[in-house]
Amino acid sequence: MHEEIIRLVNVSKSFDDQQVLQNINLSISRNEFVTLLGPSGCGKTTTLRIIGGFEVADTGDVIFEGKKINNLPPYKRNLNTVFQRYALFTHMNVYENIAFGLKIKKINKTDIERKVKEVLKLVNLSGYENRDIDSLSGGQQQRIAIARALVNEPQVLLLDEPLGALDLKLRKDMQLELKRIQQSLGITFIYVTHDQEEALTMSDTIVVMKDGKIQQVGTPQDIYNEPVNAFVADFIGESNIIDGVMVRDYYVEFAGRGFECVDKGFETNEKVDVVIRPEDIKLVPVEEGMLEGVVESVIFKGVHYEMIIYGNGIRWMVHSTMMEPANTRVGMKITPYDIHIMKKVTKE
Ligand SMILES: Nc1ncnc2c1ncn2[C@@H]1O[C@H](COP(=O)(O)OP(=O)(O)OP(=O)(O)O)[C@@H](O)[C@H]1O
Repeated sequence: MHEEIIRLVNVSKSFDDQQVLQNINLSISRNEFVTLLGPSGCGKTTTLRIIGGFEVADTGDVIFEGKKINNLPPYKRNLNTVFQRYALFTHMNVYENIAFGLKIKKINKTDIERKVKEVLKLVNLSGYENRDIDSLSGGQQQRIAIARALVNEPQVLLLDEPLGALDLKLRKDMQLELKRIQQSLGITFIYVTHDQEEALTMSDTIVVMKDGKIQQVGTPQDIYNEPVNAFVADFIGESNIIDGVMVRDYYVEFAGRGFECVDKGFETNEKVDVVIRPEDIKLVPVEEGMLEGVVESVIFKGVHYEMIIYGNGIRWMVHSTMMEPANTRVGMKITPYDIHIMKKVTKE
C-alpha cells in the first residue's frame, strides 16, 4: 500500500566548509505526513529545500515518482512550499493572493473562482475573498498561505515551521486543522519542526535528525517508546538518562543495584545509557521500593505533578498524578519493560 513518491539517496550538502547533511537516505510515501524533527541547525530546512529544488545537493539524488529530479527547478516540481513567514502579498486581497499562481498559469476565470472557493472552504475561511490581508489574524493569514499553496493541487506540500509564529493555543488548533486538511486531500505533507510535541501529534512518520544525520525514522509511537539512542529519547520527551552497565542479557546495573530488563545482545559488561521516562517511575512506600529517595521539588503541571527525587546519587524526574510533598522519603519502582537500554553514542 505504501507507494513511494519521493526518495533521497545518499544526499550530502556542505555550505563553505561545514557539512550540514551527511548521506541522507529517506523514502516518503504518497499520502504520508512526514515530519523532519531535530534541534536548530541539524539540517531539516536544508533537506526540505533540496526536496523543493531551492538548493542542490553536492552528492546524491532526489527521486520523484521514480525519476531523478536533482536539477529540476522548483516550479517544475509537483510540489508547493509554505514557509514560516508566509509572504502573502499585502497589497492584494485574499482572493487575489490565492488566485495569483493560477492567473500566471492562464487558467480561465470561472475555474479560478471555483478553485479559490474550494480551498477557502478547506481552510475554514469561506466568504473571506474580499478581505485585506492586513485585516486578518496571524492564524488566518497562515491559512491563506496554505490555501495559496493548495490551490495549485500539488502532490506534495512542503511546510517549514509554518506554525512557528503563532501563539500556543492557535498553534494547537492549526495542528489539528493541518492534519485534517492533509487527510481530506490525501496528499503528502513534509513538515519541518523542532517541536517534538507537534511532531508526535501530527505525523504518520517522524524523521529525527541531529548534526546532518538521520538518527531514527518511525511512527510517533516507535520513536517515543523505542528510541534508538539517548539523543532521540531525550529529544522526543523528557527522560532520565543514567549511566549503566549491561552485565548480561536481560540484566543491567545502574544507580548502584541490578535490575531485570528486556534487552539483550550487548557485550558482557558493556557500558550503556539507561533511559527511563518520568511517567514510568512508580512511587511506592519506601519498604516496597527498588530505589529510594527524597522529594526535592514538586511542580504542578496540569495533568500530573513533576517531582525531582534525589536518591542513589541520582536526581530522578518523576511524573505522577499523586503528589508527595518536598522532603518526603519515597520508594520508587520500575518494571523491566520501562527500562530502555541504549548503546552509548560514540563521539566523532
Ligand atoms: N545558505 C546557507 N549558507 C551557509 N550556511 C547555511 C545556509 N543554509 C543553512 N546553512 C547552515 O546549515 C546548517 C543547517 O541549517 P538548516 O537551516 O538546514 O537547519 P535546521 O535544522 O532547519 O535549523 P533551524 O530549525 O534553526 O531552521 C546551519 O548551521 C546553517 O547555519
